[in-house]
Amino acid sequence: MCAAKTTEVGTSILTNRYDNKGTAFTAEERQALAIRGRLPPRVETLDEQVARCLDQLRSFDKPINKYQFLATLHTANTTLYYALILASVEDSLPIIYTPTVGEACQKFGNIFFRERGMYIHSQYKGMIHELLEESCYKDVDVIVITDGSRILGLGDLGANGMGISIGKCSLYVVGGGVHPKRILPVCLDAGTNNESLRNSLHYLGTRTERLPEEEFYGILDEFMDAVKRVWPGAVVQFEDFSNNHCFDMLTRYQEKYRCFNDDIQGTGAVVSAGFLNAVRVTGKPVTDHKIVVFGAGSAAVGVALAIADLAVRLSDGKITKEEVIKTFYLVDTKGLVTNTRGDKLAAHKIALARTDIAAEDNAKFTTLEDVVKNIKPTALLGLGGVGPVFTEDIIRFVSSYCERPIIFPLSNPSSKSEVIPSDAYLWSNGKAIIASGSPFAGIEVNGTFCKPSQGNNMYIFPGIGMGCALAKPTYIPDSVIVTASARLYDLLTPEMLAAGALYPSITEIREISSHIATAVIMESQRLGLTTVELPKEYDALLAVVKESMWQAEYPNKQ
Ligand SMILES: O=C([O-])CC(=O)C(=O)O
Ligand SMILES: [Mg+2]
Repeated sequence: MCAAKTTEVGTSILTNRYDNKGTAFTAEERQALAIRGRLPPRVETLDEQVARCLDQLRSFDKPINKYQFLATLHTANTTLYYALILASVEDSLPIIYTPTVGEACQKFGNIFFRERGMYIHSQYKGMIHELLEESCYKDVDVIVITDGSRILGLGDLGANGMGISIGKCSLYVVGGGVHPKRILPVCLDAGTNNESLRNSLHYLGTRTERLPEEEFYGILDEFMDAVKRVWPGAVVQFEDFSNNHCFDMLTRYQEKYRCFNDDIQGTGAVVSAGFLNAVRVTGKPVTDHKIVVFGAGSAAVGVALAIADLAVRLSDGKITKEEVIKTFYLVDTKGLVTNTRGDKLAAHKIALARTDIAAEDNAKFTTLEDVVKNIKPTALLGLGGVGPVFTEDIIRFVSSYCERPIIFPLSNPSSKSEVIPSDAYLWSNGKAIIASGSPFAGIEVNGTFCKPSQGNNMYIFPGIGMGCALAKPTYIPDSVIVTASARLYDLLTPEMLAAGALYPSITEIREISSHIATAVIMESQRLGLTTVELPKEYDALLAVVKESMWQAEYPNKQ
């Protein structure tokens, strides 16, 4: 190769995030690539690079600066980024994911410096197929798409929502072992109704109001169709779409494409597994519980229906979905959701509306406090995204008549949590059984250390995506999601449950995801939906799944 050509190759490798090894290029590689003078003299192993970068990461005080450091690393040396995260899961997930990813989305324009995904917007109408074809992404397995209309509990963040697609895609690699080149974060920039964002100096999205329905679906239809043609093996994860679209989108696309909604189905699958394990701790069957669900959006309704589906599945048909649904008391901004309240309920709330409240009694249930006082629930699920509504009064009241109240403050990020778990442990005198959406510290109460589990959809979506990427089912029916949830439920051993956990440790995320993926594939095989031949027996399939997981290692030779 002539010298100029070699220098070109060397430069392109150094600037290619996927191929770059930085200081890990050996002397021979540096010579062959003509990059000898372009790196510091010391040659490091990947482990040494990880140790150095971990020290750098820890030198930042503010989580947002840690996020910026990791984002830089991601775009400079992707292998090192993932090796670092895998070596420090408990430290780094709260940075690249909830809660810090929420702040990163809010400040996206201020901290943006390099692209990490694709943007689709209305100017590209009619050209989306071309746009995907011309991208650097070749064999995509997993796409996470958001329109930023409801990012975590932070509301409409427009094109800043790209941060959440990036975070979820990173977890596909960390948790699901999907190859970093085969994930694709996408932002559907459909405008934003957040006026202050539209007017802010550094906002990088289109500065228009959200698209009317027809245009919104026009562009999304085109995107889904283009994905199927350009990357027929890909699974599409819908993330943080607002309530006015997310349910309809699922109806529109679920059977036509390989896709799922992480907030309705992923959160539902994870929370139902943890919740039904919490129910085991209470010693009472789920049908004896009274479950107040605060919030009535995608995650809230998804969770309630998923609990019902999983409870039916685990009971082998001994209980019915209707019996479980009767245990729910859904609370929205107007109070208890009932069919006698006198307003027109959004379609997704109807299945959960109480039918046993006389019209004149609705006045007794207009706030969360009223509902709790009058219903005396044994479980509180928080999915409202509005912050600390499970007050000291409420927690003390519930703990006064309930032996082991189940308290799940599930809204993200931490600032939107319905209660700080350590407070809930104190106010309940250590009786509460808690899982939160974001990670929180534990606390000692009466000599026992109480630590909340993290009931976050990251326990499920990497496994679902991974399983679908391998077996390529034509679509993802609900029963595949319930199977994934049942598998997560079973992964909690009696010892873990006795130690107070509702989920296995998140440090085991790869192991967990490999089991979820295996269960997803087996159910898809049972339904005759898979298009790739894979073993039919659990252990053999699990071995294939594990074998296919990408490891954060440099290739031997460049
Ligand atoms: O991203 C998370 O941590 C969980 C989630 O999907 C949400 O809160 O919308
Ligand atoms: Mg979400």
